[in-house]
Amino acid sequence: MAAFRELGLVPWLVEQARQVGLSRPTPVQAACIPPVLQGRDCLGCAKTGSGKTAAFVLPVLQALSEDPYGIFCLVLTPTRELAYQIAEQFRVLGKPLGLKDCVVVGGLDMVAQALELSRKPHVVIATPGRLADHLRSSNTFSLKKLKFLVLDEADRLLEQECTDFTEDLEVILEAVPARRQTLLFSATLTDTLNELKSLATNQPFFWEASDSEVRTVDELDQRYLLVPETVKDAYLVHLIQTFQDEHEDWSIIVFTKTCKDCQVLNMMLRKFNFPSVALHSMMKQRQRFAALAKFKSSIFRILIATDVAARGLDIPAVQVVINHNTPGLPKIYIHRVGRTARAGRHGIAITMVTQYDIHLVHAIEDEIKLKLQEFSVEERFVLDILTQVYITRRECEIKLEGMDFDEKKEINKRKQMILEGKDPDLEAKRKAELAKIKKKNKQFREKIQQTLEEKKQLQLKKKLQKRIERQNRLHAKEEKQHSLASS
Ligand SMILES: Nc1ncnc2c1ncn2[C@@H]1O[C@H](COP(=O)(O)OP(=O)(O)OP(=O)(O)O)[C@@H](O)[C@H]1O
Repeated sequence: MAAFRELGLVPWLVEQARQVGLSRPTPVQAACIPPVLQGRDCLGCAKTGSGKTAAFVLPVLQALSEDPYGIFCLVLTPTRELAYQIAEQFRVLGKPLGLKDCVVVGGLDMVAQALELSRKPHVVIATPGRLADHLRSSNTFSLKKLKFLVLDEADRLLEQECTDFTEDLEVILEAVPARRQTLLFSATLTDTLNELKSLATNQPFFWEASDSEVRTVDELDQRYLLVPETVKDAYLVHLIQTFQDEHEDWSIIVFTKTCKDCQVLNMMLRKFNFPSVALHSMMKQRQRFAALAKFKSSIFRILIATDVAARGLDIPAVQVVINHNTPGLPKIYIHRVGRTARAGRHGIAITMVTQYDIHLVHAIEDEIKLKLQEFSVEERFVLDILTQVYITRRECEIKLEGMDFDEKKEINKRKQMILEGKDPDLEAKRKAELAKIKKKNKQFREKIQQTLEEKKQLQLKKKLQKRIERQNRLHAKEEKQHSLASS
């Protein structure tokens, strides 16, 4: 493998990379840095933890050092935590340049961000929603001269999942110049490749690791644990207890399906005295950062998180990922389990699978081109704690209900609507009207059903009546014949 110097990077940058532990380029860096330095657009698809961030940070810094101005580069990323992580890489590698960066993410003061943007930072790292808000509401900064547009986790930015970035991306793409270098990276680019190619048209260079068919890293031990839905939590407690007992230095991420699950599980694990913190989108941004900081510094060794932590987060100490639910999409599975076994380290991922999720496991196995192995557990230990875990979870659920978690969710939904430019009251009215129409339709259907039923009953009654009359007539005839015969 070529050294960084041979890829065309200048000596000060090679030295800076070496100082932060990047001595030899990883394959994605070796493949992508030279064409980016030559001015070409780049689509880089490489496994989780393979060093994609430095594959764009290093050439951007080199280009910046040759012609420094602000705003030179815009990096878009789907989550706030990831934005800060990328900013940190720019900061450490760009230190000799006196790099000025600005992180623009939701949940934090917009005025302070606007002020920072107006000071022309060299690099802006943003989540699309908040940056688009700034572009819509202020003219104190311009992206018209930028040289680089980077989309990290590019496929996620184009997907229309629960957080749909398309409208915000449109606003941003209108604000950046057509003449630019576009760099797109992710571990899962393939199914959005055509859309991505329309963004990168400047002699685009596509690179995908070809070392093996398997989509996850070799150092990752991937297991499944077949469990009945109702006793998942007891298995979880048992797994965590086992790792705690058997390892000195351990960190675990547990992924959950919903924010509420995440919150309840964290409360429950705390009751069992496990050092855990939660991370989900219903927490205030400052709490989110604080939770992540505590986990990163190993003050808390367990992170219970929703998919907000599934992509990009780079925490080397994570040895175990537990999927408390089987991810519905193989792509989400790939990113979740990729939080461990990073940069050549070993890790294990255990996915809890109920009888209803087996098809999901098959879809995951088809996608990653690997069969998951069963993780065996001594069930008698789980049985011992079953009741206690069940009661503790129930207590936590009751406590959470008392904290109006669902109500807060409703308030957050309203806030989100306002941010999306929708009027929550109007939306509620629309919903109520829709419900009214649905109710009316239902009533109408029920009425028709009832009328049909009544008609049927009437016909039946008539039939019965006729039958009785016929029987009566027969009976009378018989009696008449009988009396005639006896007289
Ligand atoms: N050349 C290198 N030598 C040694 N370590 C490296 C090198 N490049 C990157 N790393 C380290 O590898 C880890 C993973 O890198 P990075 O976060 O960029 O991965 P990624 O490919 O973006 O992963 P994901 O798909 O999960 O976002 C980081 O801790 C980083 O410091």
